[in-house]
Amino acid sequence: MAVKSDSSVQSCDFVLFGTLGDLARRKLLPAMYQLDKAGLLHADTRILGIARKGMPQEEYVAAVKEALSTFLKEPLDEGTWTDFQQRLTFYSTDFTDPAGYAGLKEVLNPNSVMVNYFATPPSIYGDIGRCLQENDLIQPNTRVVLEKPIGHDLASSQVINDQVAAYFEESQIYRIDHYLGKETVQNLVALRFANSLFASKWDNRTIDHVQITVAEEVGIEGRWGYFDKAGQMRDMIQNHLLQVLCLVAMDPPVNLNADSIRDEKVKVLKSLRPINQDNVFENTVRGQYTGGFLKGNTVPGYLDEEGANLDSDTETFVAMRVDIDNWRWAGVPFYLRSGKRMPTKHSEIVVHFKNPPHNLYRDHYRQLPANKLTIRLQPHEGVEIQMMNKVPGLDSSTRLQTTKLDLSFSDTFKNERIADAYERLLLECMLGNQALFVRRDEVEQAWTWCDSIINAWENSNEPPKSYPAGSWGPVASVALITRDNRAWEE
Ligand SMILES: NC(=O)C1=CN([C@@H]2O[C@H](COP(=O)(O)OP(=O)(O)OC[C@H]3O[C@@H](n4cnc5c(N)ncnc54)[C@H](OP(=O)(O)O)[C@@H]3O)[C@@H](O)[C@H]2O)C=CC1
Ligand SMILES: O=C1O[C@H](COP(=O)(O)O)[C@@H](O)[C@H](O)[C@H]1O
Repeated sequence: MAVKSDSSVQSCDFVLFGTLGDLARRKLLPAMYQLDKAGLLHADTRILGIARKGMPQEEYVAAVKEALSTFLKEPLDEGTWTDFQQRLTFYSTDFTDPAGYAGLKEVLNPNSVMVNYFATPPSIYGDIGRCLQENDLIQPNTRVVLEKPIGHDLASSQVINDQVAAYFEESQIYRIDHYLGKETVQNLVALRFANSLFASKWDNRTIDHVQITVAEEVGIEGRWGYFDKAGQMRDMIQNHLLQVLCLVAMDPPVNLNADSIRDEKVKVLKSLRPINQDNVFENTVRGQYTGGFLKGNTVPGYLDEEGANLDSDTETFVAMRVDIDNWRWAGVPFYLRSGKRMPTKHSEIVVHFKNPPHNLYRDHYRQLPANKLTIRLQPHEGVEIQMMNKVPGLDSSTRLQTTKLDLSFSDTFKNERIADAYERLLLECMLGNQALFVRRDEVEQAWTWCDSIINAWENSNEPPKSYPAGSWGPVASVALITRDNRAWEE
């Protein structure tokens, strides 16, 4: 296996708090393994797995191997594993006990960048920071990665951010939104700013409206305790969908540096038209799934999921019309939709362009179908443009047909593997690049906007509308867009 010792790949002590937890096993350890397999870890990079439960080193190594065998989408490569296991060190302590960190310093390499990944409940982020500081483990090149959700609302996110800021500078803090690590989400920036075709046609003069759909086939996967307190608004819209919306709507950044991009995203978030109790039902629909059919199988309703409360009003679906009050987007609605137990896993952005100013074909077509740019985020990653073409033939010069330019990533980049989002994000963090991580003011601005909607829902006492599992959401979500003489992409 080739290990790059290129100066851009720094040696790193990757300290994984919560190494036996679900996120670490499912995503983080497989991502580190893939980076190793691709030769993207420095020869001296090590993984220090920390957990409350004590166990001998061999048992930990076996547990990591079991996690990789379970969660990698391909068979474990024995050569990579032989090298990867050499990087593993296990350390046990209660994360809130400073005395427990005493032996950690001896294990760390003073020449390596220290990346602390907090794969733990956010309630102990501050405790971990304090324990690291009391043990003199925070240096200028120490970094910390925080998982979402950062809080439950603006006030609680400020508490968490303040607790972490007591020990780390903003330049040391990497807040994860795994959508920013997806290949297709990054490609959005390239598509917009590396192609003059789109760069010059990206505003209210050319675009009619934008749809962003993130449909999930899964339900809540045994996570009732977490999900019922969150709901789809906090779980998906506050972070992933608003981040995607920002990348679609932002002005060109001065350059690709982290703060240049983040400055532009914050401007979009500040321009979102507030939704409150005066306009919440005009602009949003919340739903909750009942029992239904998915891919030929019956699936339970939300209230029949394992651990459920009978009377929960938590939403598992949200559709909304979002207006961006700025020069570029005045009059261009963004329709957002995200739900669990939809018919299929399917995430895409569809940009609907305006019709040409004058219809030369009006004798044959009362209205020409508009051009559409579809960016498929997952699965079947790719980009598609719908346009009108003349049907070849001598019989008529006015017979037109809707056609598609379809660029499928898997067909076009046949030999390239599409990396998991966490691989990209862990690599960027080790390289010290914050561009794909969320700055504090972004998180707080997103909460400010979402809190107003959540409060309006709570004050109305109106329950979410039901939809059968395996459908595209409540009927009211269709009404939300047809009222504007538009329709959801199906
Ligand atoms: N799982 C996922 O797919 C995702 C998770 N997240 C976020 O990532 C974080 C971790 O989630 P997840 O892995 O699912 O949670 P888990 O509960 O599976 O893992 C958390 C780990 O932290 C350990 N831990 C908690 N408190 C302490 C302590 N005081 N001392 C030592 N160890 C402690 C737990 O150990 P013990 O078992 O001994 O209590 C457990 O192993 C959460 O913030 C979650 O919201 C975000 C997106 C997706
Ligand atoms: O953060 C989360 O994301 C997943 C969806 O992620 P994807 O990469 O599979 O699209 C969602 O299921 C989960 O509830 C949420 O916490």
